[in-house]
Amino acid sequence: MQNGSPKQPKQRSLDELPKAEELYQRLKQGVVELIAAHPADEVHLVGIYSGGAWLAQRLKQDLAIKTDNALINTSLYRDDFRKIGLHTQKLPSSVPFDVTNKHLILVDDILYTGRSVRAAMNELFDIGRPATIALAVLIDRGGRELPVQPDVVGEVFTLPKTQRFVLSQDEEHVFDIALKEVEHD
Ligand SMILES: O=c1cc[nH]c(=O)[nH]1
Repeated sequence: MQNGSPKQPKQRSLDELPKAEELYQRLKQGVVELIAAHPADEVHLVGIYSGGAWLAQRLKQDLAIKTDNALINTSLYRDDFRKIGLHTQKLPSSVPFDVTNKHLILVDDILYTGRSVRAAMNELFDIGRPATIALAVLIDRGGRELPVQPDVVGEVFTLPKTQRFVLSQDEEHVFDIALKEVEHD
């Protein structure tokens, strides 16, 4: 049990930012180990739209993964979707295989409150019963509101509520991370 309200991490500056491609290499190494724990044809990557789906797509290509990826758009499954709105969410979920008895690796760019991960797992369990689900994220930024922890993480880099990471990808699928100042509730 913690006493009092948790202290907010200090404001971060642009020159402290981790390099997205270095984090991606660490994420990739961790995902290789997760995949090796199961028969390759029973493992699927599940990218959380949008940053997680980009990462999952690049992992599939770089690791020559033969099984299909799934894409989960968590907007309708999030408990706070009325607050965050639907405007940033475009593609519908797509799960082109039977998830039952499969080993799923959920991939996301930024792990924050844990609500997107919970929403993604709810959606997956609505359509079947996976054998296992692991979680691989590029950055864990702290600020958890649910008991969710990653199995693989590129880096733990805490941010205050007034800042967000924004992942982008260029035409060559190379990742970059920017910082955005936000108002928090
Ligand atoms: O910092 C954050 C937190 C959640 N999602 C993001 O894309 N960035």
